[in-house]
Formats: sequence, C-alpha cells, structure tokens
Amino acid sequence: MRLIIRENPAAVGDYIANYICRRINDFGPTAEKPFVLGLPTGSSPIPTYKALIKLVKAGHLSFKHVVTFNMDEYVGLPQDHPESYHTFMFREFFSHIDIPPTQVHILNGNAKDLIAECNSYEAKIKSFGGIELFLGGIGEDGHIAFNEPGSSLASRTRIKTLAYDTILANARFFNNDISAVPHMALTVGVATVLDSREVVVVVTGQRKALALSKAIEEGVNHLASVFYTWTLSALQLHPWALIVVDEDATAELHVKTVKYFKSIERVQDEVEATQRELKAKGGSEPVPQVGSME
Ligand SMILES: N[C@@H]1[C@@H](O)[C@H](O)[C@@H](COP(=O)(O)O)O[C@@H]1O
Repeated sequence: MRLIIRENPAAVGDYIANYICRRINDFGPTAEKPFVLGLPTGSSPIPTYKALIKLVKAGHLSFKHVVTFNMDEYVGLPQDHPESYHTFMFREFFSHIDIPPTQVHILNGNAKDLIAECNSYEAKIKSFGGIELFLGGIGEDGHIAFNEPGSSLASRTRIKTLAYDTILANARFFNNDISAVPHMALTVGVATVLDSREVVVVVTGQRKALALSKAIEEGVNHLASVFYTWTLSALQLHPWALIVVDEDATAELHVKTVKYFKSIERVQDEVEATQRELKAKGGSEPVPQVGSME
C-alpha cells in the first residue's frame, strides 16, 4: 500500500488524474481490449474529475476505449433526479469527456428485480475481464461505496440499507432534509473492489482523518463497533493499493507514519528518475514500485 500526501484537494485531484492518465495511456486500450475503470461519486473525487476533463480537452487522454463501472446508486431515486448518482456522473464528468455513453455502467436503482440487477452487474464486470483500476472515496466511518458497518470483506454487488450516519452525512445533498435521502442503495461489494487489479482511494478533509488512521495504522477491521466500518482497512489485503490524501486528512496519523510514507514517495521518485535515465540510454526495464505492505 502506498500513501501519497498532497497539500490540498485540488493537488490530490491533479495527482490522481495524472496517475490515471498514465495508466490508461500505458495500457494502450483498443475497442477489443478496453481499459476498465471503476468510479465513485461524492465530493472528494470532483477535483480528480475536473483534472481528468482538462487532460482530455488538452488531448493528453481519451476515454474512447475506456469502459466504466460506478460503485453505487440509490434505490428508488428517479434516474434524472439531480442527486441520483447517474445525474452526478454525467454532470460532473461523462458529459465533458469523449466516452461513448454505451460504455458507461451505473447500477439501476429502479430495476424491477434489484437482485437480478446486482447479479448482472457482477457478470458484466467479469465479461470485460474484471476492473483494471477502481477509484474510490470513503465515508466518514471509512466505508467504501455503500459498504456499511458489518459488510463482509467477501461481499459482492447487492442491496444495502444505509446506516443512519450515512443518511445524515448525505442529507447535505437533499437540502438537509433527512426524510428525502433514500434509505437503500445498490453497491458493489468489498470483494468486488478488492478483485480489481489496482485500487486508488481519495481521502480529503479532516472529517476523514480518523478513518484514515484506523485504516492504515491498525489491522484489517471492518466492524470496530456497530458505528464504524473502517472498510478502507481492507485495502491492506490488496497487492496494489494507493491512497491519495490531503494534509487535513493526515490529522490523526502519527508523525512517523507521515514521514515514512513521504520518504517512500521520495525513494520512488529517485527510482523512477534513474529508470528514465536508463531508458534514455537505451534500456527499457519496467519501473519497480516501492512501497510497504505489498
Ligand atoms: N456512497 C458514497 C461513497 O461512495 C462516498 O465515498 C461517500 C463520501 O462522499 P464525500 O466524498 O462527499 O465525502 O459518500 C457516499 O457514502
């Protein structure tokens, strides 16, 4: 697991967007072999989406051969509701890039048979050979997607009843009217995320600081109490995970944890610089990833 710390949410967004851009371009997607990208909603990924849009508009990146799968969607909210995740994704991202809408997948929270909808979502992901990179955000209790307290680490796409804390947190998008927030959602499972070849998680703001420290300074713990999930800690089980945070989100970390991860990043930069020099002289070795918990 690597932890990258940047000054503020905009710098976090730039870092992740450039990272995704590099991964997609290195992959060299084609119509036959598209890059499969998992995506989140929420306020945290917005700076990343803004930076990705800039890269597309500047001609550095194309989503023509990218297939996306979103993490979650509310149950019972009309698709064109301003707060549906469907509306969010097109408003904040898809309408501004060159992705063909047929390559966008978002769970249908209004499907007649919700269980069948979840099962066919999992099957669809499999049919594309799995997800190459899953970008995620977290809730204040460390939940990923809508994997609320008690969610199994082996969970798959399914219907979830939302925790009261999550309903409260999301009321800000519904004029602070708790009764207007849907109480159920469809969500990918923890195992769906962990199955991806790479996971990148964005964590910004002081209100996420406790979840971050629980997830990286303690053991894997998805049910610390009935109130907290710390599902993010499941990333410790993943061989290729990256968490990108701003300074505010590090508020609960030990100073030595922050120093450690900053030193890892420095070493990684040095390794990459040496690698670039070697490549310029004719070598073409892949850049090894330096990190911990791999
Ligand atoms: N289902 C979403 C999560 O996927 C998201 O990570 C979280 C945090 O949102 P924000 O980034 O706005 O704090 O909100 C909801 O619970």
